[in-house]
Amino acid sequence: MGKTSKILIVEDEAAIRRVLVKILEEESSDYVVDAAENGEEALQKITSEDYDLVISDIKMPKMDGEELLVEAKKVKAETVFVMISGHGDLETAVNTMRLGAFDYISKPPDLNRLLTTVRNALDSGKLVVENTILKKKVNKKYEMIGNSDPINQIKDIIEKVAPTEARVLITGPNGTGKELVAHQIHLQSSRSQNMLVEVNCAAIPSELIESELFGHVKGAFTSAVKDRPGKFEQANHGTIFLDEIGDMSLSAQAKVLRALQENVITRVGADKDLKVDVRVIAATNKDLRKEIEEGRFREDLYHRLAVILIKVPALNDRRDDIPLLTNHFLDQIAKEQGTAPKVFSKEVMELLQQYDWTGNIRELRNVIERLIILGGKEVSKQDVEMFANK
Ligand SMILES: Nc1ncnc2c1ncn2[C@@H]1O[C@H](COP(=O)(O)OP(=O)(O)OP(=O)(O)O)[C@@H](O)[C@H]1O
Repeated sequence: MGKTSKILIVEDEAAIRRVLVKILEEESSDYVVDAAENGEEALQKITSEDYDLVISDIKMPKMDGEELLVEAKKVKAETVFVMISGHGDLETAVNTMRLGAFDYISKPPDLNRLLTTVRNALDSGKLVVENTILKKKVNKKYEMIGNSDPINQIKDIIEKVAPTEARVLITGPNGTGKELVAHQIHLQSSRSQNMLVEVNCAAIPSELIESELFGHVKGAFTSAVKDRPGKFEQANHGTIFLDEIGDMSLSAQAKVLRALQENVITRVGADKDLKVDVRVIAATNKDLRKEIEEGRFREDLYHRLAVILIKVPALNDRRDDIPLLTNHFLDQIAKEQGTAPKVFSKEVMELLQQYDWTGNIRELRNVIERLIILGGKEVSKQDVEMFANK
């Protein structure tokens, strides 16, 4: 036996209602079927219980099926609806699909069609739920902990800039959370349904970066044995995150500049341009102004990238966040190790807050991990002094 599915039938005609309930109950012992006589009653049921599927007539007294759909989506957006349309309301049925119904069937319902639609609708619902869970997990991974003024300012800018198409340049020392900022901008944008493609520009040899970013065609160079799309193409309709952009070669910079100016790219070795719709977010720990002065970074590219500039401060400049981050990492590490989270004493917390961090949050996490693994049962001041100094 599989997992049970809760189905609600909404139908004002008692005979049809009874038949539908009976058909579904007989079809599978996994179907738990409930019924309502009109939209109002159904809405109450949907509000107080979770249904995997609602099968609703369109024409009904009090609240009709279309209104029920709209109201139910307000309380439980993930509820899957299949509409039943009678003579003369086919147009409404089509419209309900625009309002979020999964499908509709005509009256009198054909048995096979009804059962197939129910199965498909239930499957689609499972996918939606799985996606929501996955999304929540991803969102949690990129959650930005902190309540200090500088972090709140950054969260504020992210909220404002994310829904726009503006390019963003994120600067700050290593391990301060630049990657998190980039993910948050993507997740809070209308592109979040599509990919965020990350490229670490420092990790790719300069002779390969062009092919990595823009792809290549077969035969473009010795190892190009077949056509391959680049990161810009993969990110189409989504976001590309160019990390460590300060380390990109001047020749690659020129190509990126063209992609930004004209929204077109060319695969290495191809004679055709490709149109791409990609939002660019870049990050660097370098002082790009200085790089420009020294001729290592193109000023025109800088201005194209830094429409919005987000400076992420070092940990030492937002010490108020250290206790929050510490507790966050204590929980995270405990989850990874499958143990109960350790609690640090007030004294240890204060020591961690005063410690001279390089600015790197990764370093804070490592120190906490060391303290959990190597520190005594009760982590002491001596433990901190010993394990914080690598
Ligand atoms: N505000 C924060 N809340 C929770 N975790 C954070 C925060 N900032 C950074 N981290 C964690 O610290 C680590 C380093 O962050 P991240 O990779 O975003 O930094 P970065 O500035 O992009 O680093 P690099 O310059 O080395 O690429 C990651 O594991 C990240 O999850």
